[in-house]
Amino acid sequence: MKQENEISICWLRRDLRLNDNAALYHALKSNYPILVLFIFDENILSKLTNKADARVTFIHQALTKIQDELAEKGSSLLVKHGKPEEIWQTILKEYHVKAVYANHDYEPYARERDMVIGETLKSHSINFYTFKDQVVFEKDEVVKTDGKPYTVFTPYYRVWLKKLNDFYLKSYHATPYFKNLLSIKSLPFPSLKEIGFEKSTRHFPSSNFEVKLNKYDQERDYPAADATTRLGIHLRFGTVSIRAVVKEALKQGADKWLSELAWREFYMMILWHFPYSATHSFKPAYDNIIWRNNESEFVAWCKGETGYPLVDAGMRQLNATGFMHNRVRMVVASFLCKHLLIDWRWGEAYFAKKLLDYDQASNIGGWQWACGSGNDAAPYFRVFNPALQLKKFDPKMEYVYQWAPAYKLALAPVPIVNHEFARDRALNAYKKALN
Ligand SMILES: Cc1cc2nc3c(=O)[nH]c(=O)nc-3n(C[C@H](O)[C@H](O)[C@H](O)COP(=O)(O)OP(=O)(O)OC[C@H]3O[C@@H](n4cnc5c(N)ncnc54)[C@H](O)[C@@H]3O)c2cc1C
Repeated sequence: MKQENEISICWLRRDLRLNDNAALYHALKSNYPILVLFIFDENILSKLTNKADARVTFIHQALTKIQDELAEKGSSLLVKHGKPEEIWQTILKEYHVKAVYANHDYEPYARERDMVIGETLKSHSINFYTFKDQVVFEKDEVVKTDGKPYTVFTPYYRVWLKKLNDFYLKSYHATPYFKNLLSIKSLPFPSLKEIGFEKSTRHFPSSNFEVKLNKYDQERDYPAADATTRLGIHLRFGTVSIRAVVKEALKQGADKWLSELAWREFYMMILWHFPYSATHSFKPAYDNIIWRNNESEFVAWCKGETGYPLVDAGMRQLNATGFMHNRVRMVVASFLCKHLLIDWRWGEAYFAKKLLDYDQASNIGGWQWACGSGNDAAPYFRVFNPALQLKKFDPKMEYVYQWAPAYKLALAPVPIVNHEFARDRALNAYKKALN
């Protein structure tokens, strides 16, 4: 029999919104009052060295908004800080929990975490219901006819597109069910300071992506044009719904942009099926490359002091804003792996520290693509020429002058390495490893 104080919990993670949220929708339609939970995960936070990390501020702001929305509905967000295993033990003592609802999270750490929490809940006879929410098609939904995962994007995308229909894009309309939220006074909401962080002064891009779509196809490759949507951080933390975003892309006929959203799902699918690729080259032979790993050259790359204008502008944009244009990401990544022969994992880790839109699957996918070690990567002998890339994609040096003004004043650093020399050196090192 249902008792007075029995509740179910909807645990938010990378889905920081009340609207069109699969887990929350299903929770609200169940039999028990719903308490919405977020845990500031110490296992993740303790690895962030910058105490003013902008992503923590972004999450805190998104949660503040959710708290306000819940308060308007007579409920509250439960915000905890600690290691999820320990937090759940406390919650299970504090509340009479009947079921837990959450959305799938595909990264290796998240899979492990959910397995452990699932076991804990099971040992208390509590059901753990999980749902697809952050992608349109997840790990096993777009696969080859023999059930194996695609490792090449083009055939994957063909099937992804063919499968796309209203059923998969239907939004989870929770409004009629908000009355099933647990009626409760506002619970304590920790400040950033209380969880060991400071407020970042970074500017966060707006989630109004719609206006950017009509010129995306023509202008997306020009870093000075500011023609991409900057939706990455919102997709990362789920402050927008992927279903709503895809519907808008279809409505505007933004085909190229739609394919970029599919790349995101492709990389998530790859990381799910090939979790070793988080730390090892997808193509194992690439782990035979003897990297030079010169530390002072790595520092010069990080600071944007390589003497290559596009590389330096990109790194400076990243350091100043937490964003770097996609075309420039490809150029700086290729430069690090090939021109400097520095292990892609060093660059991947640096991006992970700095990018507002950092996403493990896309970042690893992007880095392994540039290095050549990835599943559907640039061939190893394709070595981007940073000078030609500059000529083609920033011909008036507008992007370079914005982020690396020294080039305008002819104060540019001397190139760290000669392009032709570096190209030959890279090709030799790659050939040696792959033969
Ligand atoms: C070395 C390297 C590292 C990268 N690291 C990340 C990362 O950590 N997180 C991340 O989201 N993207 C990453 N990307 C992909 C891409 O550069 C960014 O998604 C894009 O620049 C973000 O800008 P935007 O939000 O304006 O994207 P838009 O061009 O407006 O695209 C919309 C959304 O589609 C997705 N998307 C676009 N391009 C790609 C792509 N090539 N691969 C996967 N998803 C894509 C993103 O979610 C993006 O926000 C990386 C690419 C490279 C080459």
